[in-house]
Order: sequence, then structure tokens, then C-alpha cells
Amino acid sequence: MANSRRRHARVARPAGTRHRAPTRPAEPGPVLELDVDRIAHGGVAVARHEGRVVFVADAVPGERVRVRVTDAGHDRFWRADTLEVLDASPDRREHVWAEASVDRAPEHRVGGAEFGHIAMRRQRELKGEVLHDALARMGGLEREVDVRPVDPALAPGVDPESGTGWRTRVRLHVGADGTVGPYAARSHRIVPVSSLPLAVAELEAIAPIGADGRPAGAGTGADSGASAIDLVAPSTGAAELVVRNPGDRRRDHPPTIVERVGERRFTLDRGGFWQVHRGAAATLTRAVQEAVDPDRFDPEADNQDLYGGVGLLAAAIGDRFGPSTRITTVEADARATEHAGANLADWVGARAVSDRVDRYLDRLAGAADAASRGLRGATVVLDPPRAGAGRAVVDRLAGLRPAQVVYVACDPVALARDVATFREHGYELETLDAFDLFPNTHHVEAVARFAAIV
Ligand SMILES: C[S@@+](CC[C@H](N)C(=O)[O-])C[C@H]1O[C@@H](n2cnc3c(N)ncnc32)[C@H](O)[C@@H]1O
Repeated sequence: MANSRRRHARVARPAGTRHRAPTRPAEPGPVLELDVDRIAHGGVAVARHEGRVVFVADAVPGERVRVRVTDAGHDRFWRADTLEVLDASPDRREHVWAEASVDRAPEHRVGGAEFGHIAMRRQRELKGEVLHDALARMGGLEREVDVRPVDPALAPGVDPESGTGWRTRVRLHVGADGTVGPYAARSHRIVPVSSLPLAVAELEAIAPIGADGRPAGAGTGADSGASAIDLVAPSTGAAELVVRNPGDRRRDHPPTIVERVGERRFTLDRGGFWQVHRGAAATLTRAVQEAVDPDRFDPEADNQDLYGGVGLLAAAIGDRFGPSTRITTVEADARATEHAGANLADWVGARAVSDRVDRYLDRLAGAADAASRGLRGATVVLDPPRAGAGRAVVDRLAGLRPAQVVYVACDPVALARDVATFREHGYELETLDAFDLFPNTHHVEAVARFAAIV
């Protein structure tokens, strides 16, 4: 290890040019020098100190770093911030967002770009390692996972080399003193910024940030009691800036936008859910189409798109298997369901239902009788929020015995936990693909296929 560290230091930067951060004032935790050996879920690296695990922010596996402990409140692990990189990994690079760099004091580092100091290839390897470890630990499976970059043809304007220019949604927070910016890492402290490198160019252009990080642009709401500013860049139409006030109520008819994926158009509320990376919707459309096993697909079965949003993945299935395919898209948000119904209206076999997935599956189970096939023979697309589907949903779904489930997951640990539950029900993980839909962050998107083997 000592040799490899020395080699890293030589390759990474000339002698005497260490990354330095100003010492953090009045922090309670001790300062330690640690060797970091691997990455953990959540984008932090893992080191050990006197037998205890220390989760270290802003380090790269293989490095020796000086850290300050920020949270010593747990018996089994501590948390720490990197203050100085003593022996740099060859995978360390200049941070893509200067305001998130280890050169700044930890409390002034902006959040949301916790891998921005790591070479792109290595970021993807680390995400693959996290998926592999989660599946091994919680899912009982050994799988090597190759995390793929977004195909540049699906994401015009995004820079694949630096992993910048991809975010089509950004929330900036507004402080009581008018400060505008993202939150600092792991906190609700607002950090003024002079750039938003992860955002698409249209959003950087309208963002109310000044060259000195102070609010810029009249009428942004930064001086009028606003609590947040949302920046939205749909794939059709102009980018928009939306000021949020603390008392804002949800409107009956909020403004809508139109997103385009290939030849298809999807209308949704301007503040509604849509995949954030410029190329994500097209990437997932293709990935879901490829993940479905055509030999197990029955267009007449009661196919499902659960957690369907405005119908993106139901459309992916319809476009692959034809407009007479039957599919029901199920979504808890009534407005999104309304849009899904309209977005899929040209397709006779599609319907949109507004319900919670667990309740909907209970109703299906209740209705299944000798005259109904239930979900037998069906293909189910499952795209839950970050927490995953969870046992309650997987138990119900597997009990209805669909032929195959294509699971779109944005959290490796939630996926691994649900893998274990599917396996208890006799469903095996057949295929697993992963995509770097969140470059320069620790997040990764996976698309898995399960099929009933017993
Ligand atoms: C990750 S998004 C996926 C949306 C859609 N598949 C897409 O790719 O655009 C998850 C969706 O699940 C919805 N949702 C969250 N909890 C739900 C629940 N318990 N039942 C049904 N839908 C839910 C959210 O409103 C959101 O639209």
C-alpha cells in the first residue's frame, strides 16, 4: 500500500503541490491522517482508525488524507471531511466545480458533485463496485457491473469527457439575507456560487448567480422573501426560472411543459417528475426495451408500468411491441396520471390509473379469480423512487406471478434489498445494466430483469 501511495503521489502532482484546505474553525472532532481503501454507498470513502470505520468525504480510494472528524456520535463508525490530500490517487483530477473543491474549507464546499474530483472512467468503476458490493452483501449475488456512460448521440450538448452540462433541473435556495445558491454538502447551509457546471448551458445562462456568487438579475425573487428558485430546461421550448415562496400552494392547473423522446412527446407539469439528465429519458427508454425478454412478452397479458409518472416507460413498451399491446401505467400523483392518460391516448391498449402501487396490487389480488389471469404472463416495469419498491410491494407483486419484471433502480442498496426479496419468491436476476445518468455525483441508475424460475 505504501508503495502504491507513493506512486499515486508522483503521478498525480509534482512534489510540494498538495491540495490544501483552510482549517475549519471551531470543529469539535479530532484531526487524523488516514489511508482510504474503498468507496461506500453514498459517495464517501472508507478508512479505519483504531478498528473503527471512518467514512471520509472528498477522498479517492488509495489516497492518504488528513481529515477532521465531523460526527463521532456512533459506536461503529465516524464521519470525516478531507482537509488535505497527502498522497493523491492518479485518479484525482481538478474538481469540475471549483466551489466543491477540496481546496476550500469543508463548510464552503457545495454539495451535489461529490465525485467531481475523480476521473470519469474511475467514477464509473467506483459506482460499479458499489453495485457489486450491495448485491453481494444484501442480494446474495456476485455480479460484476459495467456502468456505461450515456450515449452522446442521446444527449446533445453534454460533455462526456468532463461529465458536465447534463442537469435539466436545478434547485437553488434563497437565504434570509438574499443569498442564492445550492446547499453545502450534507447540510442546509447555502453556498453562493458563480457557476453551475453540471447544468445544461440554457440553465447556467438564466441562473440568478453573479460572477462573485451574489444574486444577479432583477425579479428573481431573491430579495422578496422567496425560499427557492427552480430552474427547468425542457427539451422543447425555453428554459424557465420559477421562484418558490414559502406559502406557495399547489395550483389546480399548474403550467405545463413538453419533453420529447425520439418521435414521442410527453406533456407534464413544469414542476412534475422527469428524468434529470438530458439523455436519461432516451437512455432508459432504450434500456427498458432491451431488458424485456421478447420470448416472455405477451401483448395480451395485463402488462404494467408501476410508478409510471407521465407514461415514459409504458410508451417504451408500446413502441417496442406495438400499439395493440395492453399496458396499465400506475402513478400516485393524480396530475401526472392525467398527463399519462393524455400522453398515451393514441395507443388503444394503454390506460392510466392513479393509485398507490401497494393498494393497486391489493386490488388486483382481490380481483384475481378463476375468470381472471391476474398478472400471469404479464411483463411489469417497476420504477420506484429512491427508497425502492420495498418488501410490501415486492411481496404483493411476486404473489401475482408476472412472467418478468424490469426494475429501474436509482439506489443500489434499495435495489439489492429488493433483489433479495424477489429471490425469496423464486424470481432470479437475469440481466443487469447500469448507466451513468448522474456524472460527477455518486448516483447510478440500474435496469434489472427478474424472471420467475420456480
Ligand atoms: C422514479 S419516478 C419514475 C417515473 C417514470 N417511470 C419516469 O421514468 O418518468 C417514480 C414515480 O413514482 C411515483 N410514486 C412515488 N410513490 C408512489 C407510490 N407509492 N405509488 C405510486 N406511485 C408512486 C412518483 O410520483 C414518481 O412519478
